[in-house]
Formats: sequence, structure tokens, C-alpha cells
Amino acid sequence: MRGFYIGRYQPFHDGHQHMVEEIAEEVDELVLGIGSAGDSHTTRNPFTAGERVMMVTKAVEELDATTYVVPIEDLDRNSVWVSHVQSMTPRFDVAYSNNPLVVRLFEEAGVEVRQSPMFRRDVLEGTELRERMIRGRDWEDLVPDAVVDVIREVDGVDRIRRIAETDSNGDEPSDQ
Ligand SMILES: Nc1ncnc2c1ncn2[C@@H]1O[C@H](COP(=O)(O)OP(=O)(O)OP(=O)(O)O)[C@@H](O)[C@H]1O
Ligand SMILES: NC(=O)c1ccc[n+]([C@@H]2O[C@H](COP(=O)(O)O)[C@@H](O)[C@H]2O)c1
Repeated sequence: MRGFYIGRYQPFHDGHQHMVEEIAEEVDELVLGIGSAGDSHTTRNPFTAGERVMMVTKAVEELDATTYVVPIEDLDRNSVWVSHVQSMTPRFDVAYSNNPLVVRLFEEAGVEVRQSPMFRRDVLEGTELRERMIRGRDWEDLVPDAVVDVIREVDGVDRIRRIAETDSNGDEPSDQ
């Protein structure tokens, strides 16, 4: 059986890793979708699709399940988004998500969806991690080691800080 799990992964953190490890116990193969692939260099989406491909590929290297990492750009039309996803990915039997819109779109398209409880959501949230990077607080213990390496390689913390400085009020833009 093949599963699909999509996220923006800005960045890929231990909550995602926890979910991926649980999913890997249920499936033989796993397709990881890098969502909003066209977005980068904003406070909400600082990392490029390529950088996120590196984070995810390295973080899941040790899993038993074969994994495929596929960047997927957003569409203006939610009603055809599932077809768009399916056109870009290996065929899958079940989709995993805790995002209500994603769950609804897959269910309406007749795809089985599995949800799971959030894991340590007080700290394991992309928004919280980006905020910590901007404010110079500890974040490294909340992501897989491979993700720390990638963020260092691309000088990601410096990028996020510079982007936040040039935003008018430092808040994340409500672009979604
Ligand atoms: N701590 C967590 N435990 C379990 N699932 C999580 C956790 N954090 C995110 N997820 C789920 O992983 C998927 C991808 O999430 P996403 O990349 O948006 O991360 P996020 O932490 O919610 O980031 P952001 O704060 O940037 O929106 C979604 O289905 C989301 O609900
Ligand atoms: N119409 C669309 O393009 C559409 C619809 C639903 C989800 N998505 C994407 O799927 C991903 C879902 O991941 P998150 O759970 O991290 O939000 C996001 O990148 C989101 O933009 C896109």
C-alpha cells in the first residue's frame, strides 16, 4: 500500500517526522508532497521547494518505507486540486493530513483520508519555529538533525531575519 502526506514543511519539524514514522508503519511506500512549492522568501514560506526537498529527503533517509518527495505548486482552483496532486505523484491509496481543507478535498474526491492527533503542538508548529529563528531563540532541538544541517547550508536563519525586517510590521503576511 502507498500513502501520501502533504505539507508546506516550512521547515520540516519533529511533528512531521513523528507523523511520517507512524505512517511508515502502515504503508509500504510513502509519497511526501512539498506543498506551495512555488512559494519562498516570505516569512510564512521562507524556504524554496528545492531546500525543502533536501530537508525531507535527508530526514526520512532511515525509514523502512520507500519514499518519493514531490514538489506540488498551489492552484487557484480548489475543486481540481486533488486531480492536480494525482497528476504529479505516484498513485496512492490513502492520504494522511490534519489540514481540514486537504481532508475535505480528498474525501470529496473519494480518496480515503487518515488523520492523527497533533504531537506536542505547543512547540511543534512551523509558525513557532520561524518565530524562534527570527527572535534568536532555540529551535534546533525541535527539528531533525538533517534539517538543522540544511538550514545552516542555505543560511536560512539569516534569510528569515532579513525577510522579517523588511516586512512592514514583522507579522507573518496572511497570504493563505
Ligand atoms: N505537531 C504536529 N503533529 C502532528 N501533525 C502535525 C504537526 N504539525 C503539523 N502537522 C500536520 O502536518 C501537515 C503539514 O503541516 P505544515 O507543514 O503546515 O506544518 P505546521 O507546523 O502546521 O506549519 P505552519 O505553522 O507553518 O502552518 C498538516 O497536516 C499538519 O496538520
Ligand atoms: N488549491 C490549492 O492549491 C490547494 C488546496 C489545498 C491544499 N493546498 C496546499 O496543500 C498544502 C497543505 O499543507 P499544509 O497542511 O501544510 O497547509 C499547502 O501547501 C497548501 O497550499 C493547495
